Amino acid sequence: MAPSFDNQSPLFDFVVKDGNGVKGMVDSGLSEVPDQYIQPPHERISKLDSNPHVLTPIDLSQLDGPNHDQVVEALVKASETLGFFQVVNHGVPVELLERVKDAAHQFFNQPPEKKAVYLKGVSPSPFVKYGTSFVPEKEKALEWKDYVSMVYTSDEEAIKYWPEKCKEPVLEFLKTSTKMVGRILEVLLGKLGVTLDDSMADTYTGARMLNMNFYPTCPNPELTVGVGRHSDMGTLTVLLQDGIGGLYVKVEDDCDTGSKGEWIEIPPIPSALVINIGDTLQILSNGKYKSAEHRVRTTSTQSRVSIPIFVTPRQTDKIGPLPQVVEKDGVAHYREFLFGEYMNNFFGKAHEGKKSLDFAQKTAP
Ligand SMILES: O=C(O)CCC(=O)C(=O)O
Ligand SMILES: [Fe+2]
Repeated sequence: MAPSFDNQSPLFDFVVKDGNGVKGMVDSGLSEVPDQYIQPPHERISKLDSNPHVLTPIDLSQLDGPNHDQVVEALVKASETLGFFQVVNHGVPVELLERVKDAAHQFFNQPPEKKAVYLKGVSPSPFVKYGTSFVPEKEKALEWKDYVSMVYTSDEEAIKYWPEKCKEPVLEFLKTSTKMVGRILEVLLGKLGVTLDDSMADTYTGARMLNMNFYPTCPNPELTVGVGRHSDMGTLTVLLQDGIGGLYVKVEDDCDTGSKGEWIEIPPIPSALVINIGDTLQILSNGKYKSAEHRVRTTSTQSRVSIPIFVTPRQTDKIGPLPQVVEKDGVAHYREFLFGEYMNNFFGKAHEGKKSLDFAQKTAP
Protein backbone atom coordinates (compact mmCIF):
# COMPACT_ATOMS: atom_id res chain seq x y z
CA MET A 1 0.00 0.00 0.00
CA ALA A 2 1.31 3.47 -0.80
CA PRO A 3 2.28 5.44 2.29
CA SER A 4 0.20 8.34 3.49
CA PHE A 5 1.88 11.63 2.70
CA ASP A 6 -0.54 14.05 4.30
CA ASN A 7 0.74 13.57 7.81
CA GLN A 8 4.27 14.80 8.53
CA SER A 9 5.38 11.97 10.70
CA PRO A 10 4.57 8.90 8.53
CA LEU A 11 6.26 10.62 5.62
CA PHE A 12 9.38 11.32 7.66
CA ASP A 13 9.46 7.73 8.88
CA PHE A 14 8.95 6.30 5.41
CA VAL A 15 11.53 8.48 3.66
CA VAL A 16 14.14 9.12 6.33
CA LYS A 17 13.96 6.53 9.10
CA ASP A 18 12.94 3.47 7.08
CA GLY A 19 15.37 4.34 4.29
CA ASN A 20 12.97 4.45 1.36
CA GLY A 21 14.40 7.82 0.43
CA VAL A 22 12.93 10.25 -2.07
CA LYS A 23 13.31 7.50 -4.65
CA GLY A 24 11.05 5.16 -2.67
CA MET A 25 8.45 7.91 -2.46
CA VAL A 26 8.61 8.60 -6.21
CA ASP A 27 8.52 4.89 -7.05
CA SER A 28 5.38 4.45 -4.96
CA GLY A 29 3.58 6.84 -7.33
CA LEU A 30 3.28 10.52 -6.65
CA SER A 31 1.53 13.22 -8.65
CA GLU A 32 2.63 16.19 -6.58
CA VAL A 33 5.37 16.90 -4.06
CA PRO A 34 4.48 16.62 -0.36
CA ASP A 35 4.40 19.90 1.58
CA GLN A 36 7.61 19.02 3.42
CA TYR A 37 9.52 19.45 0.15
CA ILE A 38 8.06 22.80 -0.90
CA GLN A 39 10.73 25.48 -0.66
CA PRO A 40 9.94 29.07 0.35
CA PRO A 41 9.65 31.19 -2.82
CA HIS A 42 13.10 32.80 -2.45
CA GLU A 43 14.82 29.39 -2.45
CA ARG A 44 13.07 28.03 -5.55
CA ILE A 45 15.07 27.70 -8.73
CA SER A 46 13.63 28.91 -11.97
CA LYS A 47 15.40 27.61 -15.01
CA LEU A 48 14.71 30.90 -16.74
CA ASP A 49 16.42 32.93 -14.01
CA SER A 50 19.85 31.80 -14.95
CA ASN A 51 21.90 32.45 -18.02
CA PRO A 52 23.64 29.54 -19.66
CA HIS A 53 27.34 30.35 -19.78
CA VAL A 54 30.10 28.74 -21.69
CA LEU A 55 32.97 28.24 -19.28
CA THR A 56 35.85 26.96 -21.33
CA PRO A 57 37.19 23.83 -19.65
CA ILE A 58 40.83 24.01 -18.58
CA ASP A 59 43.15 21.47 -20.22
CA LEU A 60 45.32 20.24 -17.35
CA SER A 61 47.70 18.34 -19.65
CA GLN A 62 48.90 21.74 -20.84
CA LEU A 63 50.40 22.45 -17.43
CA ASP A 64 53.35 20.42 -18.70
CA GLY A 65 53.75 22.26 -21.98
CA PRO A 66 54.45 25.67 -23.44
CA ASN A 67 51.06 26.99 -22.28
CA HIS A 68 51.89 26.38 -18.62
CA ASP A 69 51.55 30.04 -17.61
CA GLN A 70 48.17 30.53 -19.30
CA VAL A 71 46.80 27.40 -17.60
CA VAL A 72 48.04 28.63 -14.22
CA GLU A 73 46.38 31.99 -14.86
CA ALA A 74 43.10 30.32 -15.84
CA LEU A 75 43.07 28.18 -12.66
CA VAL A 76 43.94 31.15 -10.45
CA LYS A 77 41.44 33.50 -12.02
CA ALA A 78 38.57 31.01 -11.78
CA SER A 79 39.44 30.33 -8.13
CA GLU A 80 39.55 34.05 -7.29
CA THR A 81 36.24 34.85 -8.93
CA LEU A 82 33.69 32.10 -9.47
CA GLY A 83 35.27 29.40 -7.30
CA PHE A 84 34.25 26.84 -9.95
CA PHE A 85 35.91 25.54 -13.09
CA GLN A 86 35.92 22.43 -15.26
CA VAL A 87 38.97 20.42 -16.24
CA VAL A 88 39.71 18.02 -19.08
CA ASN A 89 42.73 15.77 -19.62
CA HIS A 90 42.75 15.42 -15.85
CA GLY A 91 44.33 11.97 -15.68
CA VAL A 92 41.18 10.09 -14.64
CA PRO A 93 40.29 7.62 -17.40
CA VAL A 94 37.07 8.68 -19.12
CA GLU A 95 35.89 5.06 -19.23
CA LEU A 96 36.17 4.98 -15.41
CA LEU A 97 33.90 8.02 -15.12
CA GLU A 98 31.19 6.05 -16.91
CA ARG A 99 31.67 3.10 -14.57
CA VAL A 100 31.35 5.34 -11.51
CA LYS A 101 28.07 6.84 -12.78
CA ASP A 102 26.77 3.34 -13.63
CA ALA A 103 27.66 2.15 -10.13
CA ALA A 104 25.65 5.05 -8.65
CA HIS A 105 22.59 4.06 -10.70
CA GLN A 106 23.04 0.42 -9.73
CA PHE A 107 23.22 1.29 -6.04
CA PHE A 108 20.11 3.46 -6.01
CA ASN A 109 18.12 1.12 -8.24
CA GLN A 110 18.28 -1.59 -5.60
CA PRO A 111 15.22 -2.26 -3.43
CA PRO A 112 15.06 0.05 -0.37
CA GLU A 113 15.92 -2.73 2.08
CA LYS A 114 19.28 -3.29 0.38
CA LYS A 115 20.17 0.39 0.81
CA ALA A 116 18.72 0.70 4.31
CA VAL A 117 21.47 -1.53 5.72
CA TYR A 118 23.74 1.53 5.40
CA LEU A 119 21.46 3.89 7.33
CA LYS A 120 23.08 5.75 10.21
CA GLY A 121 22.98 3.66 13.35
CA VAL A 122 22.84 0.30 11.57
CA SER A 123 25.56 0.64 8.93
CA PRO A 124 28.34 -1.91 9.43
CA SER A 125 30.85 0.94 9.35
CA PRO A 126 30.79 4.55 10.57
CA PHE A 127 32.45 5.39 7.26
CA VAL A 128 29.55 4.36 5.01
CA LYS A 129 26.24 6.15 5.27
CA TYR A 130 23.08 6.08 3.18
CA GLY A 131 20.63 8.90 3.71
CA THR A 132 18.40 11.52 2.21
CA SER A 133 18.31 15.34 2.06
CA PHE A 134 21.16 16.99 4.06
CA VAL A 135 20.24 17.20 7.75
CA PRO A 136 16.53 16.22 7.65
CA GLU A 137 16.06 16.79 11.39
CA LYS A 138 17.10 20.43 11.04
CA GLU A 139 15.60 21.42 7.70
CA LYS A 140 12.46 23.48 7.24
CA ALA A 141 12.07 22.10 3.72
CA LEU A 142 13.71 18.84 2.69
CA GLU A 143 16.03 18.44 -0.31
CA TRP A 144 14.92 16.19 -3.17
CA LYS A 145 17.96 13.93 -2.98
CA ASP A 146 19.19 10.57 -1.68
CA TYR A 147 22.86 9.82 -1.16
CA VAL A 148 25.40 7.29 -0.03
CA SER A 149 28.69 8.54 1.36
CA MET A 150 31.94 6.67 1.69
CA VAL A 151 34.81 8.01 3.77
CA TYR A 152 38.19 6.63 2.71
CA THR A 153 40.26 5.26 5.57
CA SER A 154 42.16 2.36 3.95
CA ASP A 155 41.80 -0.02 1.02
CA GLU A 156 41.09 -2.86 3.44
CA GLU A 157 38.18 -1.05 5.10
CA ALA A 158 36.82 0.06 1.74
CA ILE A 159 36.87 -3.46 0.37
CA LYS A 160 35.31 -4.86 3.52
CA TYR A 161 32.55 -2.30 4.11
CA TRP A 162 31.71 -0.22 1.05
CA PRO A 163 28.67 -1.31 -1.00
CA GLU A 164 29.56 -4.14 -3.34
CA LYS A 165 28.33 -2.30 -6.43
CA CYS A 166 30.45 0.78 -5.71
CA LYS A 167 33.72 -0.18 -4.08
CA GLU A 168 35.87 -1.03 -7.10
CA PRO A 169 35.15 1.98 -9.34
CA VAL A 170 35.00 4.39 -6.40
CA LEU A 171 38.39 3.32 -5.07
CA GLU A 172 39.86 3.71 -8.54
CA PHE A 173 38.26 7.14 -8.96
CA LEU A 174 39.72 8.29 -5.63
CA LYS A 175 43.17 7.00 -6.57
CA THR A 176 43.32 8.29 -10.12
CA SER A 177 42.16 11.76 -9.09
CA THR A 178 44.73 12.22 -6.32
CA LYS A 179 47.54 13.48 -8.53
CA MET A 180 45.28 16.04 -10.21
CA VAL A 181 44.13 17.39 -6.84
CA GLY A 182 47.73 17.79 -5.68
CA ARG A 183 48.67 19.53 -8.89
CA ILE A 184 45.80 22.04 -8.73
CA LEU A 185 46.56 22.83 -5.09
CA GLU A 186 50.24 23.21 -5.86
CA VAL A 187 49.41 25.76 -8.57
CA LEU A 188 46.94 27.70 -6.43
CA LEU A 189 49.17 27.86 -3.35
CA GLY A 190 52.20 28.58 -5.53
CA LYS A 191 50.49 31.73 -6.75
CA LEU A 192 50.18 32.79 -3.10
CA GLY A 193 53.92 32.33 -2.64
CA VAL A 194 53.52 29.06 -0.75
CA THR A 195 55.37 25.92 -1.85
CA LEU A 196 53.23 22.85 -1.32
CA ASP A 197 55.49 20.26 0.29
CA ASP A 198 54.44 16.67 1.06
CA SER A 199 53.53 17.42 4.64
CA MET A 200 51.27 20.33 3.66
CA ALA A 201 49.66 18.30 0.90
CA ASP A 202 49.00 15.59 3.45
CA THR A 203 47.44 18.09 5.85
CA TYR A 204 45.16 19.87 3.42
CA THR A 205 44.14 16.89 1.31
CA GLY A 206 44.58 14.12 3.90
CA ALA A 207 40.93 13.06 4.11
CA ARG A 208 38.52 12.16 1.36
CA MET A 209 34.82 11.51 1.35
CA LEU A 210 33.00 10.47 -1.81
CA ASN A 211 29.26 10.93 -2.11
CA MET A 212 26.96 9.40 -4.67
CA ASN A 213 23.99 11.74 -5.01
CA PHE A 214 20.77 10.57 -6.63
CA TYR A 215 18.11 13.09 -7.63
CA PRO A 216 14.89 11.27 -8.61
CA THR A 217 12.47 12.85 -11.07
CA CYS A 218 10.24 15.39 -9.38
CA PRO A 219 6.61 16.17 -10.29
CA ASN A 220 7.02 19.88 -9.34
CA PRO A 221 10.62 20.91 -10.02
CA GLU A 222 9.67 24.58 -9.75
CA LEU A 223 8.83 24.12 -6.03
CA THR A 224 11.76 22.00 -4.86
CA VAL A 225 15.56 21.93 -4.74
CA GLY A 226 17.89 18.97 -5.22
CA VAL A 227 20.44 20.65 -2.96
CA GLY A 228 19.91 24.03 -1.31
CA ARG A 229 22.39 26.93 -1.41
CA HIS A 230 25.67 26.00 0.25
CA SER A 231 29.42 26.00 -0.09
CA ASP A 232 31.49 22.85 0.47
CA MET A 233 33.52 22.72 3.67
CA GLY A 234 36.78 21.19 2.45
CA THR A 235 39.80 22.27 0.47
CA LEU A 236 38.63 21.28 -3.02
CA THR A 237 35.71 19.28 -4.37
CA VAL A 238 36.08 17.13 -7.49
CA LEU A 239 32.63 16.62 -8.95
CA LEU A 240 31.54 14.17 -11.59
CA GLN A 241 28.12 15.00 -12.99
CA ASP A 242 26.09 13.20 -15.63
CA GLY A 243 24.55 14.81 -18.71
CA ILE A 244 21.25 15.99 -17.18
CA GLY A 245 22.39 19.39 -15.87
CA GLY A 246 21.03 21.46 -12.99
CA LEU A 247 24.10 22.56 -11.03
CA TYR A 248 24.15 26.34 -10.47
CA VAL A 249 26.78 28.60 -8.97
CA LYS A 250 26.36 32.13 -7.68
CA VAL A 251 28.61 34.82 -9.07
CA GLU A 252 30.21 36.57 -6.10
CA ASP A 253 31.94 39.42 -7.88
CA ASP A 254 31.47 40.75 -11.37
CA CYS A 255 33.62 38.68 -13.69
CA ASP A 256 33.75 37.55 -17.33
CA THR A 257 31.18 34.86 -16.61
CA GLY A 258 28.45 37.03 -15.13
CA SER A 259 27.51 39.81 -12.79
CA LYS A 260 27.32 39.81 -9.01
CA GLY A 261 24.45 37.86 -7.54
CA GLU A 262 23.59 36.07 -10.78
CA TRP A 263 23.23 32.26 -10.83
CA ILE A 264 24.93 30.49 -13.69
CA GLU A 265 24.68 26.86 -14.70
CA ILE A 266 27.76 24.64 -14.83
CA PRO A 267 26.90 22.77 -18.02
CA PRO A 268 27.67 19.07 -18.26
CA ILE A 269 30.69 18.44 -20.48
CA PRO A 270 31.33 14.80 -21.33
CA SER A 271 34.71 13.63 -19.95
CA ALA A 272 35.22 16.79 -17.85
CA LEU A 273 35.37 17.04 -14.07
CA VAL A 274 34.05 20.03 -12.17
CA ILE A 275 36.33 21.47 -9.49
CA ASN A 276 35.13 23.84 -6.82
CA ILE A 277 36.90 25.70 -4.06
CA GLY A 278 35.75 24.82 -0.55
CA ASP A 279 35.61 26.91 2.63
CA THR A 280 38.95 25.50 3.84
CA LEU A 281 40.84 26.87 0.84
CA GLN A 282 39.11 30.22 1.21
CA ILE A 283 40.33 30.30 4.81
CA LEU A 284 43.87 29.06 4.02
CA SER A 285 44.21 31.71 1.31
CA ASN A 286 42.94 34.41 3.70
CA GLY A 287 39.99 35.04 1.40
CA LYS A 288 41.85 35.25 -1.93
CA TYR A 289 40.22 32.11 -3.32
CA LYS A 290 36.44 31.94 -3.09
CA SER A 291 34.46 28.96 -1.94
CA ALA A 292 31.53 28.95 -4.28
CA GLU A 293 27.89 29.11 -3.27
CA HIS A 294 26.04 26.53 -5.32
CA ARG A 295 22.74 24.64 -5.53
CA VAL A 296 21.02 21.97 -7.61
CA ARG A 297 17.72 22.06 -9.49
CA THR A 298 15.45 19.03 -9.86
CA THR A 299 13.84 17.91 -13.11
CA SER A 300 10.57 16.20 -13.96
CA THR A 301 11.84 14.07 -16.79
CA GLN A 302 15.02 12.26 -15.82
CA SER A 303 16.75 11.31 -12.60
CA ARG A 304 20.26 12.69 -12.19
CA VAL A 305 23.41 11.40 -10.47
CA SER A 306 26.42 13.38 -9.30
CA ILE A 307 29.50 12.10 -7.54
CA PRO A 308 31.54 14.62 -5.55
CA ILE A 309 34.84 13.80 -3.87
CA PHE A 310 35.27 16.15 -0.91
CA VAL A 311 38.98 16.63 -0.33
CA THR A 312 39.50 17.92 3.20
CA PRO A 313 41.97 18.09 6.08
CA ARG A 314 41.66 15.46 8.80
CA GLN A 315 39.46 16.29 11.77
CA THR A 316 42.50 16.65 14.04
CA ASP A 317 44.29 19.13 11.76
CA LYS A 318 44.49 22.78 12.65
CA ILE A 319 43.25 25.20 10.00
CA GLY A 320 43.73 28.92 9.61
CA PRO A 321 45.07 31.44 7.11
CA LEU A 322 48.55 30.43 5.92
CA PRO A 323 51.24 32.47 7.73
CA GLN A 324 52.99 33.47 4.48
CA VAL A 325 49.73 34.96 3.19
CA VAL A 326 48.91 36.73 6.44
CA GLU A 327 52.36 38.27 6.46
CA LYS A 328 51.81 39.66 2.99
CA ASP A 329 48.24 40.83 3.72
CA GLY A 330 49.15 42.31 7.07
CA VAL A 331 46.00 40.88 8.63
CA ALA A 332 44.38 37.48 9.18
CA HIS A 333 40.75 37.47 8.08
CA TYR A 334 39.96 34.16 9.80
CA ARG A 335 40.81 32.51 13.10
CA GLU A 336 42.44 29.12 13.73
CA PHE A 337 40.44 26.05 14.70
CA LEU A 338 40.45 22.27 14.31
CA PHE A 339 38.89 21.00 11.11
CA GLY A 340 36.75 18.58 13.16
CA GLU A 341 35.14 21.58 14.86
CA TYR A 342 34.35 23.08 11.48
CA MET A 343 32.81 19.80 10.34
CA ASN A 344 30.59 19.48 13.39
CA ASN A 345 29.32 22.98 12.84
CA PHE A 346 28.77 22.33 9.12
CA PHE A 347 26.77 19.13 9.62
CA GLY A 348 24.88 20.53 12.61
CA LYS A 349 22.81 22.97 10.56
CA ALA A 350 20.69 23.05 7.42
CA HIS A 351 22.28 24.47 4.28
CA GLU A 352 22.23 28.25 4.31
CA GLY A 353 24.49 29.67 1.64
CA LYS A 354 27.95 30.62 2.84
CA LYS A 355 26.90 31.01 6.47
CA SER A 356 29.13 28.02 7.28
CA LEU A 357 32.10 30.40 7.03
CA ASP A 358 30.83 32.48 9.95
CA PHE A 359 32.37 29.83 12.18
CA ALA A 360 35.82 30.89 10.99
CA GLN A 361 35.33 34.62 11.48
CA LYS A 362 37.79 36.26 13.86
CA THR A 363 35.09 37.07 16.34
CA ALA A 364 33.00 33.93 16.48
CA PRO A 365 29.26 34.62 16.22
O1 LIG B 1 24.87 17.47 -7.62
C1 LIG B 1 25.67 18.36 -7.82
O2 LIG B 1 25.96 18.73 -8.95
C2 LIG B 1 26.34 19.06 -6.66
C3 LIG B 1 26.18 18.37 -5.35
C4 LIG B 1 26.74 19.16 -4.23
O3 LIG B 1 26.87 20.35 -4.29
C5 LIG B 1 27.21 18.47 -3.01
O4 LIG B 1 26.97 17.25 -2.87
O5 LIG B 1 27.84 19.14 -2.16
FE1 LIG C 1 28.30 21.06 -2.85
